[in-house]
Amino acid sequence: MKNLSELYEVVLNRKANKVEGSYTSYLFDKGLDKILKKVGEESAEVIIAAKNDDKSELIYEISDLLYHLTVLMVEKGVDYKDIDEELEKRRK
Ligand SMILES: N=c1c2ncn([C@@H]3O[C@H](COP(=O)(O)OP(=O)(O)OP(=O)(O)O)[C@@H](O)[C@H]3O)c2ncn1[C@@H]1O[C@H](COP(=O)(O)O)[C@@H](O)[C@H]1O
Repeated sequence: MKNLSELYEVVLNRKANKVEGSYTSYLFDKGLDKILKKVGEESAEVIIAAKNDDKSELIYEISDLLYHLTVLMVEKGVDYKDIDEELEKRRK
């Protein structure tokens, strides 16, 4: 997805160059445990939104989760090409 690839590049840049006032820089400063905590929290919020049957809330929470997953991917050196390749292998 184009937006996710572009988001990945911005997040990668934040990892390489700390930016004052950047939430992404703040997450990288805090480190892996903080990033994992956010992924856990945002996952729970996706579940709650899905149960509430509010599509716009669900879209908002999925976007939050995808952003935090992207931060995790950059932190761990995984990129969207890796994910594309894995999904491609699963295609029937
Ligand atoms: N997509 C996002 C995005 N989604 C969510 N968030 C931030 O994620 C945070 C989640 O909110 P929470 O209430 O859960 O967390 P909090 O209370 O603010 O802080 P903590 O719990 O983490 O201490 C908010 O501050 C949101 O602004 C994001 N921050 C940045 N981006 C993208 O990242 C790019 C770079 O942003 P900066 O790093 O801030 O420059 C931006 O241009 C956006 O494209």
